[in-house]
Amino acid sequence: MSEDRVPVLRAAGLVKTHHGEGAPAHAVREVDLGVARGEFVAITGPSGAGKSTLLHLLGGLQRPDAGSIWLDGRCTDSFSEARWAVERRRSIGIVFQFFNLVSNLSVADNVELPALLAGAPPKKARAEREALLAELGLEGKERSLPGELSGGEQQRVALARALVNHPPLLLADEPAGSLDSKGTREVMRLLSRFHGRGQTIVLVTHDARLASAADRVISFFDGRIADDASLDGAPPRRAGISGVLELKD
Ligand SMILES: Nc1ncnc2c1ncn2[C@@H]1O[C@H](COP(=O)(O)OP(=O)(O)OP(=O)(O)O)[C@@H](O)[C@H]1O
Repeated sequence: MSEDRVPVLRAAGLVKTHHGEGAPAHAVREVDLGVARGEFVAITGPSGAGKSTLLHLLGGLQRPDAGSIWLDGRCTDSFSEARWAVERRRSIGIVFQFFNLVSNLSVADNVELPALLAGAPPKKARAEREALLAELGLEGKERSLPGELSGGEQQRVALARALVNHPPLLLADEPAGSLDSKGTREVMRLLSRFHGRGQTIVLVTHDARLASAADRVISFFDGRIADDASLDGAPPRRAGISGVLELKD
């Protein structure tokens, strides 16, 4: 199979049950999923449907009880925690609702850190950081601490950090969930821009309007895929970001 036809991400038979204080929560039940290179997939559904759990499984942040995940055709079944950490540095960028920036590191250091940890020479890490922060409109903020920035700015820093190693896959878990509608539009515009350049994106959101920025929308309900535009023969939907841009402040 040519490299372009190998899915960036494939999951088969994924199962995850959380055991907390109460009854077990069957968050992900027998989920199969393939994401092609360059796709922008939104996973949407009600609170508690299992969306975040699924994304955490796909990024190796949690382990499935059953099922397998392949990254670029490589089976991750035998990956150790350390190996997953390496993958998250090199092949998977992740952005979260609450940014998860290192609060006592400057913006510049937050963005450069994953590049340095992945073995990039400091000069290259710096050049990548400068290019990304410029692209994301954050020049002049390099020396700031995350706490000195607005929510929207912090999420742009988190996006720069996630993309600094040019990962083939970007996972985004409610990246606009703690932002106002201006910040939301900004994040979605940026995701659309990177997708336009070929970035593969899997976005989890409970907001159907945000999901409309993606070209494939998967509805998740009660731990299962209830609907997937690509499964019923519909051509990939390319709704653009019009739905997002219509959001009012
Ligand atoms: N660490 C955990 N321990 C126990 N139960 C959990 C844990 N994480 C999630 N759950 C439960 O698993 C189910 C799925 O949660 P999950 O966060 O994946 O859903 P979600 O669709 O992302 O919801 P939301 O949109 O509210 O973030 C819920 O019933 C939740 O309470």
